[in-house]
Amino acid sequence: METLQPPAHLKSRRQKEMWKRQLLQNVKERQKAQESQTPFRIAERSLQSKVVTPDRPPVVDFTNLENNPPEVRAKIIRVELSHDLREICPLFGRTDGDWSKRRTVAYIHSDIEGLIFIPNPFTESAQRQLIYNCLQKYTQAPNSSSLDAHYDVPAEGVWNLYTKSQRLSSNEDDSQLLIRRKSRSNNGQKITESADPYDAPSTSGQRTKSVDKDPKNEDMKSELSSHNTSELMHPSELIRKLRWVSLGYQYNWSEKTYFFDRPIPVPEEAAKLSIAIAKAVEGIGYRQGDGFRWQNNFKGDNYAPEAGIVNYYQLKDTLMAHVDRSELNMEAPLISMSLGHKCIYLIGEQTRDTKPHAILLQSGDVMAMTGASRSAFHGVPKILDDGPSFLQPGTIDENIPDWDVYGEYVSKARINLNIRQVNVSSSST
Ligand SMILES: O=C(O)CCC(=O)C(=O)O
Ligand SMILES: [Fe+2]
Repeated sequence: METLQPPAHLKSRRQKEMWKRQLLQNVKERQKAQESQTPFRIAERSLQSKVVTPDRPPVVDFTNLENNPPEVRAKIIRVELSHDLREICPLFGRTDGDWSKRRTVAYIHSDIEGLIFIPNPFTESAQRQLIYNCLQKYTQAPNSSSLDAHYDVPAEGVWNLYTKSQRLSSNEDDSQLLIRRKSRSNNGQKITESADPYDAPSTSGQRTKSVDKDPKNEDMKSELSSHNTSELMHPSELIRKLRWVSLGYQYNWSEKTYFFDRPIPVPEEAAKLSIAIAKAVEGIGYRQGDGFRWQNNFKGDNYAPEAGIVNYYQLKDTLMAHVDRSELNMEAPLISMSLGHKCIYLIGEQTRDTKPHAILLQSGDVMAMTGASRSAFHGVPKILDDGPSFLQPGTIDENIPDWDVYGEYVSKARINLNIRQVNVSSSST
């Protein structure tokens, strides 16, 4: 293709550069305007809006089927897991009387190819344990987090500093717990070797940003652009700014790839949970007549959890439409677990050009993105201010004596833990 040349009347290099920059800017603006009109973007906006507009998709509720309007209910199909999750993995919690009622329940939706929904298979204490892991264990080195690009977070992680600070009485010295903000400027020059696109300069007061790099929105961006000096931050300020942690192979947000030269195992509990889920959803599909319209034929025994992301959402946070396509293996299911507050999750198809389906996710719910849904656009346009009482501070959990500090955090937040296989065959072979 012929590249456009600056018009002949532009003589100086500066003029030519400016012309090029303007051209690029126009292209970007046109792309953005087009994107803002896609059915996916329209659905996101309608779910975020306080007023209900006719383009708002109905929210599929797989937990309480009677909550669905008849036309939605008609599309929900009950399927059977091939294994009882609590039987094959004790990390879902102990098997009790209550469990026998719904041992192998899962659902699919006739219009969402490949997506398998398992309504909360966890006990209450298993959920608390997982939340504990996501906050206390997974926020430590060697896992990187969204804070690392901007703050010198010590190896023990922001959560541990935060809980230490909570334990101090008001007259005790907390200066050892403060976290240094990285210097943003170097003789007025912006630091360029950023680890992830959270470092992008602020362009507007918008909470969300373009999906092409890191689709997770960030407050830090606008806030950071107004500061140039390094300073000390209290962990209680930073804890609510934590947006993600990378597990296993660390993710390189700016290159949209993994750091393959740094193999770090996925934490054991997260790996075991995801393998059990991959096993349980094996063979599930959408039956039609004697055959299947689609079927998940991925062998759960071959599932190799190699990377994961923990997402931490405060009430106003959103996750813009994106496809997770950095994994070399797009056949293995992506396993996703929700904890804390409810959210509305959107899932479309291979482009943003079809109207997505909205799904209500509650604490403990599990999804396996298999087949076509593995490469579908999805996102989280809305966190609901509604979480379960068994996570509230004041709950007694004999395994987590300081649950109050976890309960306080998660009673205003949602956590998502998702696990992926990255390589085509297991890296351990
Ligand atoms: O929070 C969720 O449920 C989705 C997270 C997600 O899509 C991701 O981390 O890629
Ligand atoms: Fe995703």
